[in-house]
Amino acid sequence: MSKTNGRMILNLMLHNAGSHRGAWRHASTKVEEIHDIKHFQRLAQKAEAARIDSLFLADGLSVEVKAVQHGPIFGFEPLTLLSAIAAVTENIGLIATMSTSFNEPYNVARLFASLDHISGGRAGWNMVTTGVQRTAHNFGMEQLPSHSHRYARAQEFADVVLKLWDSWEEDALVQDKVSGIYANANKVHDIHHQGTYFTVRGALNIMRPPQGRPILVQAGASDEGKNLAARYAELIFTVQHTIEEARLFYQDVKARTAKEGRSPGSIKILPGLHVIVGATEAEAREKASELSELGSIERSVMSLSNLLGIDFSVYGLDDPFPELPESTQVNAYQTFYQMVLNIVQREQLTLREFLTKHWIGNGQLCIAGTAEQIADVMEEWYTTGAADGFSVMPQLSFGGVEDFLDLVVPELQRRGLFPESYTGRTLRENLGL
Ligand SMILES: Cc1cc2nc3c(=O)[nH]c(=O)nc-3n(C[C@H](O)[C@H](O)[C@H](O)COP(=O)(O)O)c2cc1C
Repeated sequence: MSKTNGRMILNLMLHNAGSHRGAWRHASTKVEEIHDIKHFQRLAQKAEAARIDSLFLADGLSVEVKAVQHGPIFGFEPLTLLSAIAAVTENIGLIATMSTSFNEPYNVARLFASLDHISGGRAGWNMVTTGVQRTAHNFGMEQLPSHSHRYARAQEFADVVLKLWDSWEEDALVQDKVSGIYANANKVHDIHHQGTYFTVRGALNIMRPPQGRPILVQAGASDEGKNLAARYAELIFTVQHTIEEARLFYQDVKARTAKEGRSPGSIKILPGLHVIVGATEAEAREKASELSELGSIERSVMSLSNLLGIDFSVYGLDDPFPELPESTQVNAYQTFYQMVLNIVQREQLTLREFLTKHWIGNGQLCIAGTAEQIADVMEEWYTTGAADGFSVMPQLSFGGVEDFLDLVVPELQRRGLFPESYTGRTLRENLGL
């Protein structure tokens, strides 16, 4: 192992039925249970038994009505769901996505401070800027604010949230029945923030979170996204299609982090990894091909259109992939846009070929194989400067999560890449941050 900073981080994405869009139709999926809190609690407990670092919930604040026929959408609000999971777990980290474009920092600081208290110091906030135009219509806006506006707001948003968490000093809570002093008013401070986007007087209305600051997570790899990460993030959920691209991204973000005056080790980079595990390679391939029969190509076109901000339904599925402009002109997800651009510049594909070959996991790394084969890829990415760990997305929740936990995690442990027990009390301690 060439890494000296210890061990890999494993962040498990929770999905209703699985990360594959056809997973809800698979024979193993108990579709009547995918919105049952017990389903999520069971997965969380299994993940904790396998010593996974954290659970992660993505989120969206709008729904495309014509997409609902093709499968489950985001369901429960992430902090609500993670609070219910916190009640039945003790060690595993709990990371929720919450948008900086459609919330207020005071609410967000309070929500994550609450989850941190409820879970005994296990909360993390994935601060996303949101790139879907439709979302603006749910918040009284005609247009999604521009990419640069959203990122400028996100910077100030994060700044205010941090100030609010810090507004209670560590020893502000006294709770002395004899003197009658509950909290020391000299140690709780109004923040008097006055900026471009926010004016916030307050101290926070809840005492300092157990972690001090819940873990900050970022997803979005445009120039502005990387700068936001370099300044604030401790984990990055990123989408990388090849090891070469992942290494470049890794070096770039670590260098930007150092430029911000932070240690490069203080930011951990976790590429998304979609997995299907089989006892044999043939079995894994068989499952992958079953799933690909169950996915809907119309749904894939919708997801590509949403993430790139371009309507692909007007193009023929068997025509060559349409010409794309430069990614910096895109107001949607520049990360996904750039990745698609890289793929279609490398390979001559029709839209249908692109969608079936590369869009299963929205262009993220996908592996169907045995535990050893999957661990080989993870080890290579981890030991050669492409990743500090992974955001793992089993393509099937029913059975598929267990396969990863029961087969791949022990293989990583055998190789000394992943620890066997939690050593810290909080997520921050367990991550070594
Ligand atoms: C891997 C990944 C996961 C993301 N997850 C979410 C999410 O769950 N919810 C959301 O609103 N935005 C999500 N985003 C969007 C980003 O926060 C950001 O708004 C978007 O990618 C545009 O920024 P970019 O141009 O830097 O990519 C995600 C982005 C990436 C790359």
